[in-house]
Amino acid sequence: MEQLHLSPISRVDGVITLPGSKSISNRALLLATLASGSTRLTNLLDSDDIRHMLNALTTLGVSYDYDRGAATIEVEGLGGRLARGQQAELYLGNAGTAMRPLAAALAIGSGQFVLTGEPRMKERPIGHLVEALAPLGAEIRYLENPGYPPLAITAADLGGGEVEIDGSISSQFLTALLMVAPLLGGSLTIRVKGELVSKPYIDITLGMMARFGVEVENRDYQSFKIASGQQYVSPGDYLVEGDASSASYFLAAAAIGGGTVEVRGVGTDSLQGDKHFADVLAAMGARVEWGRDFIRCGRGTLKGVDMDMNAIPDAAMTIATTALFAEGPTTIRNIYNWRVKETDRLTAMATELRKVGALVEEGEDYLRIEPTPQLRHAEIATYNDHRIAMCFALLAVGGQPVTILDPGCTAKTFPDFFDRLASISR
Ligand SMILES: O=C(O)C1=C[C@@H](OP(=O)(O)O)[C@@H](O)[C@H](O)C1
Ligand SMILES: C=C(OP(=O)(O)O)C(=O)O
Repeated sequence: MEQLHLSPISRVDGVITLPGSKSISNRALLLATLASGSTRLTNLLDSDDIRHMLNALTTLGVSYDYDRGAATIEVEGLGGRLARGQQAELYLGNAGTAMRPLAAALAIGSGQFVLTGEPRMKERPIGHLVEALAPLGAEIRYLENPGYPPLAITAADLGGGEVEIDGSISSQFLTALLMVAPLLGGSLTIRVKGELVSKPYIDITLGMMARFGVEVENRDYQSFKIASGQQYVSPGDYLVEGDASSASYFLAAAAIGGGTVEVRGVGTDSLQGDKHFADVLAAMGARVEWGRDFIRCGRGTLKGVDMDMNAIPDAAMTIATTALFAEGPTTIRNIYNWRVKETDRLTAMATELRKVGALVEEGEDYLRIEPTPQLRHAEIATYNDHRIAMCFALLAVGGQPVTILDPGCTAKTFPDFFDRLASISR
């Protein structure tokens, strides 16, 4: 297995222009496909998760003109439902943002489809989405284990109505349902059961649907109504914001390592909830400055925090390694769904943090990290989880050499992460 040895980095300084947001790139590709007119997306992320969405769209006959070098794509909108009367098998890797929305988009169209992915995708639940689509008349079968991909979808144009969806495991199910709602035969009311997790991702969905011309009535995230007669219309040009989750590694590097780092592409104007990662760093003692389109961070004397991080599940992993350089313990709460992401992130993070010497308590839905003055070198297993590879790189910034196993796993969302980190390392 490949490994990357990171020597201590004495200081970070500089500017990072962020790659496009994964969440926004995959939503934008689907919305541009469903809209009338063609859409030019700029700053599209180039990573595995986006490639899986693009491959699926190609298989489904969607036309686009992709200039990979320029991170720009022009998508020919269908002006309505995807894939009428086709048969196709789609391989979606481990991209939740492709699997969940495409399952919904295909279930409400017409044709026969198989949706599958890598082994971990087959362990990531999708039952709540399937259960929500069933009352509308969607026929979806589980090909291996009940509640999990691969799925066989036999689609027959669906009408609207009222559905319930369980929001307690992943917000992506609700996102999927919201995005396809305007394509149903009638209006749709969605009631959310259970506590809705990862809520800010729903704001990304609603904000982007609005940009493509569809309004959703949001009753306090407990129910949503999408009136019939609305259609997605291309906004013409759409600039994909920088990825706020990817920004977290560089902002934390500055907080830990000294110097000043500015990330460009996210700021106060951002749609992404993960921009609030910078507020957590500020609460820990880092110096943070905001602009509409940038966040700048500098070192502070860091202290541990005890916070509910349900709203920033991805960036919260960066807090877990930042906590190693703070004074006092840090507790990251309400993160049960870390267990159903790229790996069981609660167990994986606890295991790897212990390897470097931290005292860690792994709860059912929380992690408590007690830093140690005596960090030690470790080979960090990454479990095919890009975020574990990226957040453990922060050890080097804190002066502790570290070896990252399978560093190539960052390709899911950030293929050149380690080069970008090197570019600000002094
Ligand atoms: O909608 C999205 O773009 C995402 C939602 C979150 O997932 P959950 O809603 O499953 O927590 C997040 O972790 C994921 O990386 C992207
Ligand atoms: C949870 C993640 O990915 P996915 O979109 O596959 O859910 C992630 O990127 O951290």
